[in-house]
Amino acid sequence: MALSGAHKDRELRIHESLDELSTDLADYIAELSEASVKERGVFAIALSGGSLISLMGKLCEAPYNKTVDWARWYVFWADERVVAKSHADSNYKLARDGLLFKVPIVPSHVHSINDSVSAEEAANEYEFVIRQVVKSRIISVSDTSDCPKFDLILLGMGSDGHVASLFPNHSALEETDEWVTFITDSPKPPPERITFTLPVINSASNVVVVVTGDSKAEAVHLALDDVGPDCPLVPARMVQPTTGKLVWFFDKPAASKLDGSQFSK
Ligand SMILES: O=C1O[C@H](COP(=O)(O)O)[C@@H](O)[C@H](O)[C@H]1O
Repeated sequence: MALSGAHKDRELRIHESLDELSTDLADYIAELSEASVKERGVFAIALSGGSLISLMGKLCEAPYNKTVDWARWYVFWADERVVAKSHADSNYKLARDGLLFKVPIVPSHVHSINDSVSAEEAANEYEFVIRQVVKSRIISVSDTSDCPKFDLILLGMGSDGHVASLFPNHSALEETDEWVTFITDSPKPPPERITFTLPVINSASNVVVVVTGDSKAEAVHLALDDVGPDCPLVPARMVQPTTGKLVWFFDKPAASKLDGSQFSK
């Protein structure tokens, strides 16, 4: 790893290459899975879409494909595009083709949205599904709110600073009553999406944000550095787990505009 630093309840890991990042990410997810299975017997993980899935690809290779206890994984999505599961824009399809089909995850443990209803219905149904899984204790409950406490929520970040499908200046950022909400006006296509709300993201035991590429460097700076109140508030800055651990994984271009004073070699 090129640089790492812990600052303000978060850890930042900056990697020399995408290959190094992918290995570190696979190691970290495997460690969290092992710890959670040891403690609770299960691992409740929420995925995102985008570049994250290919960066998780090493989990499908040795040693992880054999050492991870895949049968104990319960898989959810932090956000999903309201399109058919066979559509190229589907986050489910991306994860299915890039990860879930390549490892022995139990199909009934994979909880994707209903793709044949409206965005609003899909969000309501998905929240209902999560509530049932919480009742069965496969997902824990937060100690500080009524929210589900996922063992791990994995997020990417767009160059506008969006995480999951929480976009800058969107009213969905203020949603505190629902666990899952919907939008029909996403600035990034496709327009109809469902997304975990901030209280759910911030109730997780672990949140990982994975960001690569220089097009995201400015948003990384706005999300993490001590910028003034006149700077735009990017959604990624609002990812602040209440008691859970937050780790950011970067390649060097994505971290190139970060204030370097918080790192050590
Ligand atoms: O639209 C989305 O974008 C973000 C970021 O994607 P990336 O390809 O720039 O990494 C992703 O995390 C989110 O799940 C997805 O729906």
